[in-house]
Amino acid sequence: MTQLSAAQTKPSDGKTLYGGKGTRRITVRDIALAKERGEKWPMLTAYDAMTASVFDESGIPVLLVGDSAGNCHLGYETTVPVTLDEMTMLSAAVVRGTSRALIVGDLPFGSYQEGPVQALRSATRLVKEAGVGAVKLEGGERSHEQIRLLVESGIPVMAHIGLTPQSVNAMGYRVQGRGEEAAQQLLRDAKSVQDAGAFAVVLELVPAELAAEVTRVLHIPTVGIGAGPDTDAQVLVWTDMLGLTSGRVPKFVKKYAALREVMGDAAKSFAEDVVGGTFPLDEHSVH
Ligand SMILES: Nc1nc(=O)c2c([nH]1)NC[C@@H]1CN(c3ccc(C(=O)N[C@@H](CCC(=O)O)C(=O)O)cc3)CN21
Ligand SMILES: CC(C)C(=O)C(=O)O
Ligand SMILES: [Mg+2]
Repeated sequence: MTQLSAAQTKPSDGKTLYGGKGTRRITVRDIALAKERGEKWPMLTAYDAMTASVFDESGIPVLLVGDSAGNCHLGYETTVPVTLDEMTMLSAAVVRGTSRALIVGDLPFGSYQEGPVQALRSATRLVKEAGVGAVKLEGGERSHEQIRLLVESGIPVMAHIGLTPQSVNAMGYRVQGRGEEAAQQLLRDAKSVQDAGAFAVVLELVPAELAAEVTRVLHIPTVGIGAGPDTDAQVLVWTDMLGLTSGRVPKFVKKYAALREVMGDAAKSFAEDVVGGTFPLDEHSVH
């Protein structure tokens, strides 16, 4: 289908993914229609109910309970140690904190690599115990059968190709799809997940020109992270984009706030008030 600009096709009833007035839960069907309209959309990660409620009230249509919770929420070095129990608990909290966003639960390392049956058992926990509307898993051709069984079983799947952080011990954190051979492999991976029935695909750390080509070739939406401006959607890790992550953040991150400084300054003000005896005042006391 030819891509039309959002301005040309934006429905007058405001049913756009971002800025839409609807309050019902967004579905994968809504996501598919956005690509037909040529509408770009934002996705953020969330790991807890409170943060998720802020993003939901801000109109972010899709929230990913990413296994980046490993390094951004749970204090691990990487996403590799994250368990399905942990993802289930965090996903349930994000579902409870939201009413409009589609919640996508990331399947952690080791919960789907054994094969389609293991993937279905794991995804079913996220759907039944946490209430997610979709799951995400890493891998293109190598995850084709897993995606196919989940989709056949009624669980929408977001795929994730390019840099797949659960494979950090094998591939490191390097740009993927550079050079003709790697670009052809990425295109095969993209088509493979689409053929398996994925409703969207994350493209992580791939050259912008290649991400644009994948976006043109596929009929399902692409969600870029470090993949240039031409993907259908963009995702960032929330602690990175709000300036809360400690230490290094990837260079594709844009920092929209400085929460680390805001929170640190507030903690110091509280401490100084307590030490100096200026908190609590009478107005904060009961008599
Ligand atoms: N805080 C955080 N942000 C993320 O975006 C993120 C996570 N954690 N954890 C899970 C994965 C891992 N991701 C990563 C991790 C490292 C790089 C990285 O080091 N990138 C280099 C570029 C490498 C290259 O040029 O080849 C960089 O400097 O950005 C990128 C994405 C993305 N995801
Ligand atoms: C970076 C996104 C796509 C992710 O998989 C995560 O946050 O775990
Ligand atoms: Mg992830």
